[in-house]
Amino acid sequence: MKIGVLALQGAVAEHLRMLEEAGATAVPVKKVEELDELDGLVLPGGESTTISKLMHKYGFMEALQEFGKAGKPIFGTCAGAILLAKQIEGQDDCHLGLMAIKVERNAFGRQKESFEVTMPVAGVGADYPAVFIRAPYIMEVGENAEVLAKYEEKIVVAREGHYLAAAFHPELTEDARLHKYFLDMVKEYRS
Ligand SMILES: NC(=O)CC[C@H](N)C(=O)O
Repeated sequence: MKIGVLALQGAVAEHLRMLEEAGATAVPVKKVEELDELDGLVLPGGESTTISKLMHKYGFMEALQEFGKAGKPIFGTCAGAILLAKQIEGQDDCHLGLMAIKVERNAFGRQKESFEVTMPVAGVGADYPAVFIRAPYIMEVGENAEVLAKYEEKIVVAREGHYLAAAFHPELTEDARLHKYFLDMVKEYRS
């Protein structure tokens, strides 16, 4: 199974390491042609506006919309979840607009810019360590989406078919279970 990590900006190396640990072959993706050989893709955390600009510049907007619409699984983490969302609070436009979620950026307030908590994530475990860094939260999910985790009543992990979004950074711990969950999704959609 070959999984790419979009490598324009953000936490790329850490995702590659976790994907390998979860059992995949993981490669950084810098050119659209590299998408052809992938079974799934991770959109990493970073700064969504910066990543979005680079996506436009290198032709990834259309290429990733096709990738997603062809049924290839995509996992967006933190800024990556913002890139996947169909709606962003306070903005008229979105980026990829593939997943039926509405997100609010920087939603946990200044005093809690970054923090780590242990929380249950459905299908993953009761004690998942989640690292939040200027994280968004998911305000609403579409009718076909499932909520997998909430923190302080806010949705922080959701899945809609072959799309998975997490508000936190699953690549910044030693726990590869959420990456493993994504690989199981990829297997399901590949067969
Ligand atoms: N750690 C992150 O990915 C932060 C996301 C960032 N605040 C954004 O809005 O894009």
